[in-house]
Amino acid sequence: MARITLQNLAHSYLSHPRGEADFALKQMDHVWDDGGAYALLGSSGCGKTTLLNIISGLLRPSQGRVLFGDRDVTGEETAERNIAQVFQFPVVYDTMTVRDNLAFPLKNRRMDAAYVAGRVQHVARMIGMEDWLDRKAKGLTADAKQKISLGRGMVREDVNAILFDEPLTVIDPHMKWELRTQLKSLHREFGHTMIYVTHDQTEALTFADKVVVMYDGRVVQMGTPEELFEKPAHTFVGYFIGSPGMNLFDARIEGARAHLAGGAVELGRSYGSVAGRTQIGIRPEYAVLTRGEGIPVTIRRVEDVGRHRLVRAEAAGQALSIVVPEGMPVSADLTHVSFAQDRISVYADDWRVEGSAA
Ligand SMILES: Nc1ncnc2c1ncn2[C@@H]1O[C@H](COP(=O)(O)OP(=O)(O)OP(=O)(O)O)[C@@H](O)[C@H]1O
Repeated sequence: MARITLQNLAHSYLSHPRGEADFALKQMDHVWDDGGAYALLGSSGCGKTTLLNIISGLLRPSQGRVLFGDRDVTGEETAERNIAQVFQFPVVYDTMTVRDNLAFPLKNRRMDAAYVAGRVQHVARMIGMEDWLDRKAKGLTADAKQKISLGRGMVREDVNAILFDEPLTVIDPHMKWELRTQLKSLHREFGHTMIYVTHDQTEALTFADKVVVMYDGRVVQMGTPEELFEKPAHTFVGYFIGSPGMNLFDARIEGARAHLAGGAVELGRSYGSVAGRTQIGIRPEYAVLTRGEGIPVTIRRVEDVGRHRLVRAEAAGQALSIVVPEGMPVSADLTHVSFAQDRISVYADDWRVEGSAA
């Protein structure tokens, strides 16, 4: 296992990039802990695969270095990096049994037969395929084959890292939850450094200790699921994480007050004068319908989404969502919306600004 350092890293697919816009991966510096479970999360085209390919050695970065522990691996081929990879689609040998598929990476390294047998048994138990070990892989469902791929990715104890590239794409929706949970416990048990690429926030948040949110070739925030929810560092994180995402309002910030089209909102903290495009962000969970406190709101519709209801409304000339707890009636006298002061984020040109005690 290894700590992974990305030093002054950037990548352009063009041979003569002219400016930042030509870089699929903008310059970044990060250290990812040994034994950490990381998810690379972001929408299509934001650079997740590019970054993963640089870490795995499939792609040589146009700038900067990749270190595993203290070793500079930037110029090393994938095979030299001692990593395991699980891809979007299963890679299994159809003519081999499940047992031989799982044992393959260990036999390849001429591990002791007793060790191989024990390890295969252990991994088979973890992926729920103990009873399938003597079956040929041919004819198994895509789910089962992908489980074998996951198991094979995890069978070696001595890898520097395990890289997963959208590994649950082919898995049936009801199996996804089970496999995600299994992966999490495999991480807890084996302690490998794991990097998991996905565009699905549920996958990222359930799997990772640290979620690395990417947007337009940049890491915009690296944090625990809680940090991403409570303090989104960038408006994209606010919008992308959460269901629905954060409400954002254009606002003029003056000291500890935000002026919106519908009225003023007290922020509880002071921001001086903030330059650029300024916005405030509030999660639907922290907006409350009131009978006069806050800014005027027009309720458009109420959606029942199981444990709570979701009110779609309009305030300050913009659409907003409000989570209404179970049991609270949404009556016509709820004319205003107020925001929990300590949950409001202030953004300047999309980046979160920290206030000071007002
Ligand atoms: N081989 C390539 N040559 C040129 N441009 C590329 C190449 N691969 C990716 N890109 C571009 O680099 C950017 C980042 O792509 P990348 O595949 O890393 O994103 P991603 O987040 O993994 O997206 P997805 O989830 O769709 O796979 C995109 O603009 C893409 O068009």
